[in-house]
Amino acid sequence: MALISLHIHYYLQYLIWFITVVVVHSFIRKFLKPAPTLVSEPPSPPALPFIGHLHLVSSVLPKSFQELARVYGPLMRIRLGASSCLVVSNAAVAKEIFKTQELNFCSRPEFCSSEYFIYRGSRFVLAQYGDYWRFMKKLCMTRLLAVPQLDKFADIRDQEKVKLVESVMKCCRDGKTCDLSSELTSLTNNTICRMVMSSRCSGSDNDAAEIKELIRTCLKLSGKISVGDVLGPFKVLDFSGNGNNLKAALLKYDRLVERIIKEHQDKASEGFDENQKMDLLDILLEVYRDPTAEVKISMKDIKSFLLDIFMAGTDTSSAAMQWAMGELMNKPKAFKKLRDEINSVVGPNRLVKESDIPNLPYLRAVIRETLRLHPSAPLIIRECGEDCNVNGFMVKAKTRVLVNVYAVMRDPESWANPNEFDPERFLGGSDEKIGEHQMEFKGQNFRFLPFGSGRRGCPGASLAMLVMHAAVGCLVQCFDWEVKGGGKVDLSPGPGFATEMAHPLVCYPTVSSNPF
Ligand code: HEM
Repeated sequence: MALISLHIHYYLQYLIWFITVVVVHSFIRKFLKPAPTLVSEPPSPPALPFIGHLHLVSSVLPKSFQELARVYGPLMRIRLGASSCLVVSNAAVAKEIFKTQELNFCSRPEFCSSEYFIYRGSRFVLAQYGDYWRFMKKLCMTRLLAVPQLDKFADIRDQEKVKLVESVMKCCRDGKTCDLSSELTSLTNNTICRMVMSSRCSGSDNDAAEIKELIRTCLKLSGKISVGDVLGPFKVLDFSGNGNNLKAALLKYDRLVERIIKEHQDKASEGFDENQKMDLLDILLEVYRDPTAEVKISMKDIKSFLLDIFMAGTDTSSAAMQWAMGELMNKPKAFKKLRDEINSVVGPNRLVKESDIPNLPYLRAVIRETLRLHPSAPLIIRECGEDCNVNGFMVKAKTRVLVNVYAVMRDPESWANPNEFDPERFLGGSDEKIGEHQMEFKGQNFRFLPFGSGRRGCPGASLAMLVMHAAVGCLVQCFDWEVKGGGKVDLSPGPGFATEMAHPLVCYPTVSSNPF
């Protein structure tokens, strides 16, 4: 009996020890193990092996991302084949990227197409945030694209605008259709060519036309090659041959620019007289020769910078003007309101001038509303510098971030009737007015971001705004427009990263007023 009670005693003692160990162990596990990571990665749609989310997106990427964001939120992870990124889709998260954590998101990632760029390492648009980028950006903002330099070339912009109106008048006289896509790309290309390298003054009238063709080719091919990012390591195989074609176009550009640089150097060696205007290339060459410059730029840097200005500046402004005209043609009330404003401010005897812009509030509202609905660069690309936390989620260094400004500027949380073309929302009496200060289009209001924001924001915004207001103003002032085949303009967006129109804007103009 005594033996049995001893066994029970040992058994109970063992049980107590066992329970104590289990309780202490679970206590230690609960309170002493490292705290679980409170931040997880941003949400993501279910992915398929290899292709990731490719099956969920259409060819119009900004629109597809906008639709996915309705389900997965304003910060989501997307993987297209081997290429992955985060997509930002509302103003609050855009503000975190562009302002609160600006310095951590000030670089851009390289693309597949970079491998074929003969100026790799010199590209300003894709440069990492560092000394070279800072130096060039300062040069842009204080000299190359600063207001005093833009003022010096007001006459060039005026002449190119007159050429545009004359060319459309010729279509009217000949009873021909007018391809506004082509007319407006010629306007932006000629304007930039003349401001950058005085192309018409160099003795060879074909330079601007040749550059226009080369830039078109480079834009088209680099867009196609960037799609190759989805192939991961297989992209080097260049199945389509686009990579080699891009290289060939760039080499052609290189030879052309080399000659123009030589002409500029010869001109500089004779010295500039007081009245002579320095174009952008003259200024770059002056910086190149300056032994005291903070950063020594090379000839490769100059050629690459000019290419970036052409690639970033021509099709963007031209596409936005086409959208403005397309929207106005489909909205006769808005068209008439703008025509009436121009007639009362400018009158019938001269064309709209850049100096009229401050007196044409409806014109300004039309351009802003166009950029809201149809941003020329709808997916702004940045790269994360160091691991961080965005909107409560973990973001790793080197992650690509696409700010989908197309979605931000059509977000129903920020805009009433977001898909409607309604310039009135930018006028004085509107509740939605977002400020008349110039900064409004330079991205200090995070629901209106057509030119990006902060240090990395578009340095060509002021130039683009001058060109677009004057040209659209003249096209409305002087012509009535009808769509080829009658009916309405097809406002479907085209495929890819940019939002160009799916179809070229070809229409029949008739002269309504001739101020010449
Ligand atoms: C309607 C016309 C235009 C639109 C909508 C537009 C839009 C943009 C956007 C969204 C960015 C990226 C900004 C960011 O990352 O925050 C950008 C960058 C840039 N744009 Fe524009 N742009 C236009 C016209 C121009 C023009 C006319 C030029 C030059 C003449 C230009 C030169 C550049 C350059 C060089 C960059 C790169 C800046 C950098 O990486 O620091 N753009 N643009």
